[in-house]
Amino acid sequence: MKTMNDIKSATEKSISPKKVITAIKSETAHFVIGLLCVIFGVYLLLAFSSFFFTGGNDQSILTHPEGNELLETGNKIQNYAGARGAQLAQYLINDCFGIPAYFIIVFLIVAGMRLMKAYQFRLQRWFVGCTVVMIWTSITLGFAFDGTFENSFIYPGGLHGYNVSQWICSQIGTPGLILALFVTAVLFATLITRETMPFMRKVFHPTLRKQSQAHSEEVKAESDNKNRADKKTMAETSVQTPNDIKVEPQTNVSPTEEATETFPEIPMTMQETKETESDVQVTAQEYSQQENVKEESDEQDEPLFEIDHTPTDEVEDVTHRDVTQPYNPRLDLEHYKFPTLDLLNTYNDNEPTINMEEQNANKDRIIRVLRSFDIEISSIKASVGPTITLYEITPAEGVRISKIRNLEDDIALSLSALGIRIIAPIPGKGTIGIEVPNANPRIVPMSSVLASKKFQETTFELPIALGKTITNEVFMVDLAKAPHMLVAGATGQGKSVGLNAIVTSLLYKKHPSELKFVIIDPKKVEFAIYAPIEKHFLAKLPDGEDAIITDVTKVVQTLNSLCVEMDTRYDLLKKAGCRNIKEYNNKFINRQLNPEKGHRFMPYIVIIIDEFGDLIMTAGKEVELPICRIAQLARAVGIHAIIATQRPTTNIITGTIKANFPARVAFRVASMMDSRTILDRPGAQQLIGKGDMLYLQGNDPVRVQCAFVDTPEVERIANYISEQQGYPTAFMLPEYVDDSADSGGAAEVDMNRLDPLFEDAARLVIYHQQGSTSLIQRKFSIGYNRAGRIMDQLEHAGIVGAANGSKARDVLCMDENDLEMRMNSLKNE
Ligand SMILES: Nc1ncnc2c1ncn2[C@@H]1O[C@H](COP(=O)(O)OP(=O)(O)OP(=O)(O)O)[C@@H](O)[C@H]1O
Repeated sequence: MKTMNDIKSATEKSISPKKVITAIKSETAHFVIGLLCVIFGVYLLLAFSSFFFTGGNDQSILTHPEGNELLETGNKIQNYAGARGAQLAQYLINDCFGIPAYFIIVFLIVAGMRLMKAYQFRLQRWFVGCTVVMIWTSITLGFAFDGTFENSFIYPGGLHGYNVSQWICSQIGTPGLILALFVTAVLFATLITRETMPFMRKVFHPTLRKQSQAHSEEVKAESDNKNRADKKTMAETSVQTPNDIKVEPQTNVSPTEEATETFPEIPMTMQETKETESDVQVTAQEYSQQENVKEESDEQDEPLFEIDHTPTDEVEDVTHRDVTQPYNPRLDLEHYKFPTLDLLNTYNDNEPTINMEEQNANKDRIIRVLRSFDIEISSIKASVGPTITLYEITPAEGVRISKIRNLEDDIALSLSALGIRIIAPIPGKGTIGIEVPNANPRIVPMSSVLASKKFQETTFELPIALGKTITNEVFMVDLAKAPHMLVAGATGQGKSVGLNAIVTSLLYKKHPSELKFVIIDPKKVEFAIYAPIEKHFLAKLPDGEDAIITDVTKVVQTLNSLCVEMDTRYDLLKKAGCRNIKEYNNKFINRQLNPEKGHRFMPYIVIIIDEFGDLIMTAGKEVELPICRIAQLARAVGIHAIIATQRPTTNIITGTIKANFPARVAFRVASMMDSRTILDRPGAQQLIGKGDMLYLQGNDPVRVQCAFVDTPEVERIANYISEQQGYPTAFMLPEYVDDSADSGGAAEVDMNRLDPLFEDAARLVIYHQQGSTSLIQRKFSIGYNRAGRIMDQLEHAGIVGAANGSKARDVLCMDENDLEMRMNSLKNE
């Protein structure tokens, strides 16, 4: 007979054995230390409590022991915790903090529980909280009981409390001390709970208190009524519930004009939201209890509690946290430090230096060539970029731009330098641009773009600093808006450096909780440098060995799995009534979405596919179809694709791909045809290589010198990140099972090949009395398809009822005995 622990362990199956062994090593140590803390805490509790009864007797022995009396077996110490316990109690209570020394015990037990992973307390908060309260109470008691100090064997505030209160009194007098104690108490309460401010307002303004009470009752009554009515459907209407409740108080509140004027509404609303949220939780519990009411067993609550609250790894369970505070996605890795700029190379010749000789020579040549075509110019202006100079020419009156446009190729030929590009006219201006490569091109270091104010202060969701424009401005794009990017260029022209610049920009701006990369690298070498950041920034298939995907079959599986993830995200967005990931995450952060109902904070996912051409050649449609699906739909759910190829041919960059990848980056290509394939226009064949690129989004391409980031720099960044605490595993993509290779459909359920998780899933739905596929999916970290198949098998076995639209299925099995009987009959069939 399996137990609840089996169900717990099932959720952890996705962790590989090697990792489990390493995890257990440190986990065991934590557990033992935690246990010792708890035991020591209990021992102190015994010693302290006994001290109140036996302290008087023990005190004289402790202060004047006869020789080694305390070490002897026959000492007269009466404390239940023996001589050492009596000493500890005497020291911590009387010599230190008085009765508030009990907070030491509280902290020991809390720390022990946290180390044992029994509860996910936030230790720092508890430490500060216990220390502050202990010191404050000690001083208060020391002050309040200073009269009884001489006459009792217990010093309620301890020597600390007595001495400190006496000293403060001597400095600022008794009223000063009372005020100081009051102020510190209010300050502390304000810091730890938001309710202090509205509470204090109510203290100062009694009218508001009455209104607020009446209002709370009203809201509670409303909420109770609603919950009673919704009880049956609650499991599937999670998203509506918090929303509905959040709106209701506003429509029901009818504060007097005076109150509305005197107090801002925000604190009121916050308080109301919190009340209703806790109502939701109570009702959810009530719901499962009432479903189990036939069993009339209180014990049934325990397994329910155990399943829900078992953290599968070091990552804290969001449901455990203080729901009055906004959810902080960064909390799991709250000490994560973003890579620093000193990890990047700096180059001395950063500042542009203008070679006047070169500029004048170029100017003369341009004027001469144009004259030879009978084109007079009225002015010429040069903008010197890192690798290219743009000469902006204003034609003399009467010269038609169309004439110049027609002569474009001839002029380029006459200037005959490599990399000349003529822009006639410059969009939005009546001028002509001629781009001429500099004799001494300068590198644009990655450090210079990342250190720029523009990048540092950007508000882009997924900022990518690609390099610098011809006018030396940092060129940035928001991948979230792009939303998918095609990078192409002949071999050796800077594509890999460009992709590294993209990844580096994102690593400098995003926390591991906010972004995951799926890296597909058929060449197997280019992206291996990112392997160390697997547990921070990479996503992979549950059974994937390496997070950097190099094998074509795995590529197909991964892309399909991303489609499943995309569909799941769409479902969640729909349930939450949100249009895009940003709105959804904001709602989740503000705790308007219930994690118990499958909602979760969604990191952005950036898919990077290098050598896309090779993939299409080997896997064709199998790769193209999911890519196009993702490219068509995934923008709203925060999944963005960047595909790179050195073969910009039409059989690789097909019409569908082009239609769905609006942002295009072209490095130098071999022919005008290639340029047309990527950008729908010529130009990329005239680039000079080494990171010289055209970026197209919309109408006109922008010439950019790509920022240069070298492999050792990327290695340093990856190491810097990997040395910090990460998640236990890479971000797990949903499992993808090829439906075409599978029977599928409830009618064809094969009960002879029950899913290995069948029994555990049965137990899960029975405990929750809720036949929900997403519950199974979530608890066992499996894909939606597999969870759906398990649900079909459960239906076939008569454990759950038939599908019920969007609502959870009815659970037909009442308890474990019932399930056991059904399992036996299944085995005998
Ligand atoms: N932005 C840049 N600034 C300066 N030099 C660059 C830049 N990008 C690339 N280079 C130079 O060009 C070389 C080739 O670049 P990279 O490896 O990115 O080419 P690639 O197009 O990815 O080639 P392949 O397709 O063979 O991988 C680099 O080693 C570097 O010397």
